[in-house]
Amino acid sequence: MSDTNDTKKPAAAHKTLSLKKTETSTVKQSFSHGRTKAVVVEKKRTRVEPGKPAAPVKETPKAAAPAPAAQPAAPKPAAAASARPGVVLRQLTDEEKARRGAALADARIAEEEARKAAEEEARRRAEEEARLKIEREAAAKRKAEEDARKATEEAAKKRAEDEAKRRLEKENKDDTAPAPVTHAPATRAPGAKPAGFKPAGAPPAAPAATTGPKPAEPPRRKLVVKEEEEESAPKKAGVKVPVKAPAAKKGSDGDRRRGKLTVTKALSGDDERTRSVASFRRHLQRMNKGQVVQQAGPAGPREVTIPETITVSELANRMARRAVDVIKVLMKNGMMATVNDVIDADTAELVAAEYGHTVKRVADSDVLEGLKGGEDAAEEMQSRPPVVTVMGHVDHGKTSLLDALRATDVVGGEAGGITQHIGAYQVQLKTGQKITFIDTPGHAAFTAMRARGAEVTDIVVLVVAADDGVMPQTVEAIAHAKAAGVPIIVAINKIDMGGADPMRVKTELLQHEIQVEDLGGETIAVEVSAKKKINLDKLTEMILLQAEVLDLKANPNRTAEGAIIEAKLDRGRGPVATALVQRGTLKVGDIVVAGSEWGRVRLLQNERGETVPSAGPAVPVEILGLSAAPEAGDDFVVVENEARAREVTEYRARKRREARQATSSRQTLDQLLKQRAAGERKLLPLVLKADVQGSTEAIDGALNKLGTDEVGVQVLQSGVGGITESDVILAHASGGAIIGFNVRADKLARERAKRDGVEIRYYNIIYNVVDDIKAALSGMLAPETREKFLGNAEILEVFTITKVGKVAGCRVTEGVVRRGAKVRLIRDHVVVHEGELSTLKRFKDEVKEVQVGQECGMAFANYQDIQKGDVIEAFEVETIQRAL
Ligand SMILES: Nc1nc2c(ncn2[C@@H]2O[C@H](COP(=O)(O)OP(=O)(O)OP(=O)(O)O)[C@@H](O)[C@H]2O)c(=O)[nH]1
Repeated sequence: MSDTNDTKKPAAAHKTLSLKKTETSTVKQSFSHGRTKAVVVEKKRTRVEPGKPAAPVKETPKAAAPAPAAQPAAPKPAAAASARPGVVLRQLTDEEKARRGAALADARIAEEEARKAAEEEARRRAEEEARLKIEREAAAKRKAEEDARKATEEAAKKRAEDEAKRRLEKENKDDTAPAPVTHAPATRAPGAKPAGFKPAGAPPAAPAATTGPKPAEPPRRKLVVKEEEEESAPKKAGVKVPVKAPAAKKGSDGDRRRGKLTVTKALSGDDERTRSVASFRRHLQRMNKGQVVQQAGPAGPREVTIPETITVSELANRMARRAVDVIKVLMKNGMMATVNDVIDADTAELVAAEYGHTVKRVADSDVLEGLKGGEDAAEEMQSRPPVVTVMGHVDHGKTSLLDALRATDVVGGEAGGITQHIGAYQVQLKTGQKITFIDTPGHAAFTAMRARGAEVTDIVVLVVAADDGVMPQTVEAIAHAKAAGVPIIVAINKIDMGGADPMRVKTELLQHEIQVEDLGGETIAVEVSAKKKINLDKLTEMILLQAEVLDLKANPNRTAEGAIIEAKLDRGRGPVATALVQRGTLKVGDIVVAGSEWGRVRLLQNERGETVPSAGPAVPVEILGLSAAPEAGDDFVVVENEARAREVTEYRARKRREARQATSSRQTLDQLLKQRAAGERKLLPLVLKADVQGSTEAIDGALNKLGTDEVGVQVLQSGVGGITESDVILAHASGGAIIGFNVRADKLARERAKRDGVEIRYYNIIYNVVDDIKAALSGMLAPETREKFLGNAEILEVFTITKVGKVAGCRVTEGVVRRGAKVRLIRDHVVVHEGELSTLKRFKDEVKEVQVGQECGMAFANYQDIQKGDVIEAFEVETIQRAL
C-alpha cells in the first residue's frame, strides 16, 4: 500500500470559504490489484503564543484511515510553529518550495500509475469474462453436438443391424444368391460413417453439415488413435507383448474398434471391440511400470525360468499357480489358450510379470546344461568291471560263446536261430571278478549306438570261426571297433571242428592290420570252442588283463548315468529299458530321464529277472517305470525332480519332432514321386514296427541292402511297439505296406488297414522278411520284353474295298500269321510301318491263324499305304519277369 498526500491543493471551486483555520488534503491509498482509496486529511492550525512551545499538529482524519506513513510535505517543528494561527505566515524558503514541488510531482506520478493499473485490471476482467462466456457457449455447443452424434450413431448402428438381419434372412431364403453380411452398407450417404465406426469425438454426419467448418475433424481424430497405437508399438517391440492387441481388422471392423465405447458396443458382447486402444495402452503402461496386477501367489514373487516355449500348465506350475489363472491372464490379453497349449517365451514372460515374478529367460538348449554331473574326483573313483561287446561274422558263434560264458542257453529260444534281441549280461567268474557282456545282433547296432553317442564298450571280442576264417562281416566288425577306438581281443572259435585252422585266421587278420601276439603284434588272440567250452577261462582272463591295462574306474557314490542298450514295450510290464550304468548308482525311486522319455524307477531287474534295489557302474539292469520306451543308444541320467525331467524330455521330444519333420514322410513322398516321375529308382515304401529296437535296426539294415540301382526299400518309419492307426495312415499315404516283426496291429489299425487296403505282414524271422521284400522288389523291376518272330507273308495283290479300305491278298511264306499279332510292313528291306492287323481272312472267313503256304487276306489297322510286293512280318512280344 502506498499513500499519496495531496497537500496544499488550491481551494476547490465548490468549497465554501470559511474562516476556520483548517487545511485539508486528500491522501490516496493504493492497494493490491489496483484498488485505491482516497482519504481526506484536515490540518487544523492553532494559535501559538510567543514564548510558548508550539503544540504539535493534531491531525483528525475524517475517515478511519491509517495514518499516512510519511508526510513528505509535513513541516518541520519550526515550520509548524510558524503556521500557527494568529501568527503571520512567513514566506516559504526556496528549499521548502523545491521540496514541496518535488513531492507534488511524485504524488502526481503515483496517481497516474494507479489510474493506469486500475484501467488495466478492468480490461483484463472484461477479457476474462468474454473468454469464459465463449467457453461456456462452446461447451454447450459441444454437448449438443455430442448428443446429436450419439443419436445418429445409434440410428446408423440400428440401421446396419437391421440391414444385416434382413440380408441374413434373405440369404437363408435364397441360398443361390448369398449376399455377404457386412456392417458397412455400400450405399451409405457420403460423409456417413460405416455402422459401428465411432471415431472418438468425431462429429456425426448430420451435424457436421450444419455446424460448419470442421471437415478435418474425423481424420484428425483417427490419426490420434493411430498415434496412440504407434506410440504403443515400440513398447510392444521392446517388451514383446504378445497380446492380440487391437490389431487392425480389415475394413469396417478394424475401424470400428478404434472408436469410443458406446452403450451399444458395450452391450454387443464383442470383447475385441470393447477393448479400446487406450485400455491397451494403459495395460502396457502398467506393464512397463512393472505394476503388479495380480498377487504373486502363496510363495510370493519368485524367479521363473522360462525356455523359448512352454506349456500353459508348466508355466502355471513354475509360478505355483493354477493353470486357470494363467489362462485368465492370457484371455485378458486377448489370447485364447488351453492348459496344454504351448506359448512362446514373450507371452510367458508377460504372464509371469503380471504376477510380479521375475523372469529368467533360457535358451532351449540351456535345459540340458548341468544335466550330466561334472567330473569325479580321482579319490572317489573305484575299479569297475569291463564292458565287452562280442562281434563277428554270422554263425561264427557269438551267441554260443556268450552262452558258454554265462553257462545258460538262449540259442534254442531264438526264432530262426538268429540273435535278434540286444541283451546285456554280467558274468561273475570263479575269482569273483565280473565282466559285462553286451550281445548285439551285429556291428550295425554297435555303430548305431555309437552314432547316438553311447560309447559303452570297453573291449570288443571279435569272434572268428577257425574253420571259416575272416569273412566280410569280420572285416566290417574290425572297422567298427577301430573307428570306436576300442581294443580288440580275437576269439578264434570252433577249434574243435575238423577243418579248424587257427593259424590261417591269424594270418588273414594281418591283412586287416590286426597282428596277434603270436605273430609279434599286440592283439590278444585266444583259441576257444564255445561248444566244447575249451579255453573259456583263458578268454575271460585275457579280457580282465586288457581291462587292467585300460584301468577302468568309476565313482559309484553319485547319481547314476549311463546308456540305454535296449528298450521294448512289454505287454505285462510296460516300457522296459535295458540300461547300462556307467557311473554312479541307480536306485529304485530315482527319477530317470532316458532320451526323450522319463519316469520314476519302479523296479530294477538284473539279467536273471531278479529284482535288485540298485545297480552300480558297469551293471546292466532293466528299468521299469519309464513313460515310454526310449531308443537304444539314448543316454540316461538321474535328475533331481520331475519338473527337471519334464523340461528335458519336452525339449528332446521337440527336437526329435523337428528333426523328423525335416525328413518327414511328406518330404520323402515328394522325393519318391519325383523319382517315380523321372523314371528313377523305384522305391517300396514300408513302415517297420518291431518288438525291440535291435530288430528294427537289423531288419532295416537287411532291407536296405536289397536295393539295386533300379529298385529299393524306403523305410518311411521304423519303431518299437504295436502297429497303430497312424502307421497305417502313413503307409496308405505313401502307398506302402507295413511290416510287423513280433508285434501286432491294434483294432483301430486293423480296421483302418482293411478300409484303406493297406497290407500288414507279420513276421518272427528276419530271413522271411528279407525273402518277401526281395520278392516284392523283384516284382517292381521292369519286366524284360522279348520279341518272338511268327512268320512272313508276301503281298500278292492289293484290293480296295468300299467301307473297309485297302486289303492285301497275301501268301504266308514263312511260319504263321496270327490274328492279334503285331506286324511290320517291309518294303525293299526297310520297315515302313509297325502296327496291328485289323483283319485276317481265309476266303471270306475270319481265322485265328494262317499257316505257311496258305493264302489269306490281311488289312492293317489305321494304315492304308500297302503295295504289291511288300512283306508283312508278324511277331509277338513276350514279357519276362526279372528277379533280384
Ligand atoms: N563245433 C562247434 N560249433 C559251434 C561252436 N560255436 C558255435 N557253434 C555252432 O555254430 C552255429 C552258430 O552259432 P551262433 O552262436 O548262433 O552264432 P552267431 O554268430 O551268434 O550267429 P548269429 O546270431 O546268426 O549272428 C550254431 O549251430 C552253433 O552250435 C563251436 O565252438 N564248435
